[in-house]
Amino acid sequence: MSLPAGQKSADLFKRMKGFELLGTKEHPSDFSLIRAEYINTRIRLLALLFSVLTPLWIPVDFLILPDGTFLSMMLARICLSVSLLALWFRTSFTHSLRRARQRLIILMVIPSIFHLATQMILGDYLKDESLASYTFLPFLIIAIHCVFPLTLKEGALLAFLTIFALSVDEMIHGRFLTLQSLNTLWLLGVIMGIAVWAQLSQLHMQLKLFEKATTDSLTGLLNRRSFMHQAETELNRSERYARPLSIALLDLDHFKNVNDTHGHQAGDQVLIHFSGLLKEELRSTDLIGRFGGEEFIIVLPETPVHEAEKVLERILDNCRNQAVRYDGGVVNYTASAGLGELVSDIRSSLHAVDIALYQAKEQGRDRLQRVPEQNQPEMNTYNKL
Ligand SMILES: Nc1nc2c(ncn2[C@@H]2O[C@H](COP(=O)(O)OP(=O)(O)OP(=O)(O)O)[C@@H](O)[C@H]2O)c(=O)[nH]1
Repeated sequence: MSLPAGQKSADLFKRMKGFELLGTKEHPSDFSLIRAEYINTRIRLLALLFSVLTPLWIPVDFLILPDGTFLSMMLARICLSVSLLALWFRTSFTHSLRRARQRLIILMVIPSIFHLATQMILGDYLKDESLASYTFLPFLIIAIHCVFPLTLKEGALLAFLTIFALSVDEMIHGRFLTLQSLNTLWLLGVIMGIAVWAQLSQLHMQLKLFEKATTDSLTGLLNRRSFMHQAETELNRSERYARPLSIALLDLDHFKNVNDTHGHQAGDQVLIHFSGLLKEELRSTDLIGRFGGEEFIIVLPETPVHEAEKVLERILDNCRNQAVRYDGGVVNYTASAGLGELVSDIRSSLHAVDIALYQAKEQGRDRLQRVPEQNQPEMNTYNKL
């Protein structure tokens, strides 16, 4: 389900082309965690709401149902209410999409069983028009599907399971696929279609918001906040498995001159070009972020500094040799970089590569400066080995 950490740049969103609505394969793993939590919150709310509303109908049952039937209905309502309350109680906060999906199925199955029970309890009484409302529950269950942001696959599977559960009663009584049951199925199907549409619209909206919140609109790279969050995750992973992790800060040289000479839009093209170079040269598992105006940051998991150095030299070399064509003109540019190891504290590692970058600029720009051993913040587990 989840993608490699570095593949969460906005580049990803450009590749999507609608497939993100089909299944979760194209979803950034961070997005899936947020969606799981969102779905879970709604399950909790609905479970609590219906566990309270269901027993409130008991006085109405008392007034309109014969004694024996009333008692069975009351028992069914109490069972439904208690089951939903248990679901609410057990549905604690989750970051697992799989768990959220399981809970969603349970949320649909519990009232479907209640519906089956009520149809059996009420039996022939249901022919009485005044009890028509007791047959409406399937429509309510399906309408509830609208509140979840689901992919087409998830929505279709949930729809199938729900309609199947709701049809068990018809099957038991041999009414399945009769004209009357087909009529009901058709209506349920139409409402389900609308529900799936609502689910997809919600998912689409959430993906767009996630994209806007996590990426830089010009270059499509991770924005600073999102980058820091993912770098933290990478750092934890590297510490846990004692793996090397490199970090580099890159800055375009005399970028103000580019803007002043060729115009701001040409400057934008240079930024886009440089982002393209980074994406080309780095692995899909690397993190790339735009840190500020013409400043970029990268984290290279599983890469010791001497390996990262080769990659960065290649990037700076490409920069030097590839001109950007804009509006009939040609813009040449170079970049400088500070490189070091990402160790236990991101801020101090960042500070160290920032100083190295400053030194690269001081020494004439268009070059790479490694963080000297003595300036490197406290070693991580990998280096202690
Ligand atoms: N076109 C464009 N320019 C930007 C953007 N963000 C920041 N800038 C410009 O980047 C320039 C950065 O200038 P400085 O901080 O002086 O740095 P510099 O000219 O690159 O000089 P050195 O870093 O010392 O080599 C400023 O002129 C900003 O206006 C952007 O999104 N698009």
